[in-house]
Parts: sequence; C-alpha cells; structure tokens
Amino acid sequence: MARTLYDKLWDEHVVHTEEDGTSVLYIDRHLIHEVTSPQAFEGLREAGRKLWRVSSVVATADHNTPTTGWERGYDGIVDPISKEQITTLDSNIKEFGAAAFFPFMSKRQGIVHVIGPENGATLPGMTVVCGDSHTSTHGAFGALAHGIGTSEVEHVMATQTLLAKKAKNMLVKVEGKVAPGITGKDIVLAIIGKIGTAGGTGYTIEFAGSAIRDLSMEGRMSVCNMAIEAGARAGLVAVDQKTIDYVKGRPLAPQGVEWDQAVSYWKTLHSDAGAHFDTVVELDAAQIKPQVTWGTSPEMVLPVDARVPDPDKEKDANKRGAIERALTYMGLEPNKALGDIFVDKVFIGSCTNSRIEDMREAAAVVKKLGQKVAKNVKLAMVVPGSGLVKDQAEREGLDKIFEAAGFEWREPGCSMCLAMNADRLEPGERCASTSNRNFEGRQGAGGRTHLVSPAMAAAAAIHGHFVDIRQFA
Ligand SMILES: CC(C)[C@H](C(=O)O)[C@@H](O)C(=O)O
Ligand code: SF4
Repeated sequence: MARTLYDKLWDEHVVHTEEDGTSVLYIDRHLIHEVTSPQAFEGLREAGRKLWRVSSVVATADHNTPTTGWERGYDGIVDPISKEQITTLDSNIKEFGAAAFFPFMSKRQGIVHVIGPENGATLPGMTVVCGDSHTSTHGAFGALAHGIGTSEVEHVMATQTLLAKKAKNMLVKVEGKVAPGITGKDIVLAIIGKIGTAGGTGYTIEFAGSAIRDLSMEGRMSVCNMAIEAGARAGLVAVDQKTIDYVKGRPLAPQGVEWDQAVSYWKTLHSDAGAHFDTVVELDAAQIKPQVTWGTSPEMVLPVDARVPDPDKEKDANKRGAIERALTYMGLEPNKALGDIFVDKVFIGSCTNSRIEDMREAAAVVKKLGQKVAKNVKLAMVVPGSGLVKDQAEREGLDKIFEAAGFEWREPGCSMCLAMNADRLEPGERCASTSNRNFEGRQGAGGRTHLVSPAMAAAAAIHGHFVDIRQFA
C-alpha cells in the first residue's frame, strides 16, 4: 500500500501498539539542553538508572547563555538561575555521558536546533526528540522529530522509547516560484496565516511542492521549525539530493560503506505516489508576499503591503475580541499600514533564522542599502545560531557589514527569542524579530514582537520601519 513519508518513519520505529493506538516508539536521537533536562537527570539519579543509549545523546547549552561578556567565562553569566542551569548540564553530562556535548563557550555550542543538523546528529530517517517544542525543525531532513516534555525526556533517557499515538497526515503543497526576496520564513508564515495556529493540531505536516523543493536546507528548517506554531508537533520534508549533500561529511554522519547504505535507504524517504493524506492544503508560491505579524499569535500575520485589521469589520465576536486585545497589547490602531510601523529594536537570530544563509540574506540587504541603522532603532542585534555559524559568517566578512552599519554582532544562543538571558525588550518596546513566537511578553514583559524574515528585519533596522523587501531583492 502506498505510504506517506510519515507512515514510513512511523512503521520503521514502532515497537509495539496497544489496542487504543498507544504505541511505543524507538528513539534514535535525543537532543538535550539545559532548561528541560535537570529534573529528568535527577529522576534517573534517584532511580539509580543510567542512560539507555549514551550514544544517542547530543547536548548543548543555549537558552540561558549570554551573548556578550564571554571573556569573563562563567562569571559573565549574571543571572544565578541561568548559571545554575548551565553548570548543572555540565555536571549531568559529565556524570551520565553523551555522544557529543557542546558546553557553554565551546566552538560548536549553539541553539540545539542549529547544532543538531550542523554536526550530523540529525540524519534522515531518524526519530529525533528534544525537550523543546521547536524540535519539529529537524523534520526538514526527513526525520520524525518532535518536542517532548520533561517527564518524557526522562522516559527516553531510561528506555530509549517514547509513548505516542500516531497523528493524522496533512500535506501542505506550495507550488510555483516565489518572488525574489521571499524566503522559507515568509512561506511558513503564509501557511500559518492560512491554516491558523490550530490548523495542524493532531497532524504531522509534510511540506511539499516545487517551492519547498527549491528551498535550501536552511529554508526547509525554517519552515519545519514553525510547524509547531501551526499546531503540528512534527513537520517533514522529503529527502532529496540537497538533503544528502548537506549531511555528507558532517562529524556524526555515517562514512564509507555505512554512508552508501544509508543513502540508499534515505532515498526511499518520500511519500509514495497515491499515498493518502487526511488533509491537503495548497498555496500558490507566486502569491506569497513578505509577511509581517501584527498581533500576539503567529497566525495574526499579513503581507507587508496590508493594513492592521479593523475589529469593527469582523463579524465573529470571538475573533473581534481577539483582534481588539492583540491591538491593545501591540499598541496599534486599526487600519494602520504595516509599512508605517516603526520599531525600537531588531533581533536577527533564533532557531528559525540564525543559520549561515539567514546571516547572508540579512547582510546582503544591509550592504545593498548602504546606510546605517535608523536613529529610532535603539538596538539592532545579530545573534548567530552557533559558534560554527559565527565563524563562517566572520570568514565571509558578514560581521563587518553588520557592525559598520551599527548592528551588534553577538555570541551564539537563543538570546532575545525568549529573553531567558539578559537580551530582552523593555515594556512597550517594539521589535522586528526573526524568531517564531510573538506571544505577549515573549521577548520581555510588555514587549511587542513582529515576526519577519531576516531580510525584512535587516531592512526594518535600516529604515526604522517595515518596508517591502521585494523592492531591494
Ligand atoms: C524552553 C523550552 C522548553 C521552550 C520550548 O519548548 O519551545 C523554548 O525553547 C521556547 O521556544 O519557548
Ligand atoms: S531559539 Fe527560541 S524557539 Fe528556538 S529553542 Fe531557543 S528559545 Fe526556543
């Protein structure tokens, strides 16, 4: 029978299924960061257990790590809770072991969803879990990857398995060519704008169509990263030559005969012709414009040439209320042109958009515009997703382009994506951000977040307000 990519990955990893559909799924890769692992390690310790398979674990510190002050080492971590989480991860890995550990300040440290693929820890066909909702990112490699909670983290540590129920299959097909300047971020925001943040609930979404195939691996990661914002725990893209080329030669990727065997298996990781999807959604790539969120949920998104919605024009009382609340929080008047929204800060980073291609796209805009960061922008910061991305960007001179224009070039980590470290918005501040969540207070209490692509964020930094990137692309 014709199977979807998700069906194949599921079948390959299911160990046992109960009558009610509850299944035991074998887990190949367990990514670990400092926020959701301490209690899980504690649980293991209390029960006198070890990691079931040490070689499945890859760990790094990312959420709490500072993006400045590295010359002071661990003393540069000002917040005591942040420091404790980071040092606790260090001692837990020392005690329990890992296939690879990239601690604070090491060259390969970075956001867990950047370093996984970068080191070949994420491979096609794997089941990948992490105590982090944006684990969906790794689905870009044709891996079944999703976030889990802390108690599940402990379960995977102890048993190498996860209890799960199979989700339904959704196909999101984006056909055609996008306009110059339109990125994976715009595609996924347009998808979420169309299906809503609950649209994918209960599904695994496979992203397909020529516009997805045309994306680089970085672009596909940005799309799968936000599958969770569309309500789906996992997003997928079929394996193709780009996937294989990206993985080749990475430290944890197979080599020699094993590589050849792996590649021939990986080439089967696509949905069969005629496979059944429970839901199919189609988008025309050519219609996708640069996207800007105006509200407090990723589905509150519009093309940059649109206006902020007017609640009075909304007939549904619930939706009207939601628009009114969002506009109040965001400090926006109905019908305001998105291009007239001025920002106080700009954040280029996060597991959605901190890879080398994102750095290049943002720097290209800054270079093209040839001007400095606008006066009304108090802080424009670029936070590479990992030490390796930072190095690569510096080799290409991207840091110099940013710094010459007045951007700050920081050390890697999650940073102002969720403000667990010192990087945050002050109450009322407005930010153009390349991250994935614009919830109330996400980037600091009272902070106002507009989600955009790296190119759009860079252009907003220079102009001081949102502009249509297509005019510079
Ligand atoms: C801290 C972590 C549990 C959280 C997540 O699961 O996503 C964070 O990464 C986020 O983006 O909100
Ligand atoms: S960059 Fe943001 S979304 Fe990604 S893992 Fe870190 S906090 Fe979560």
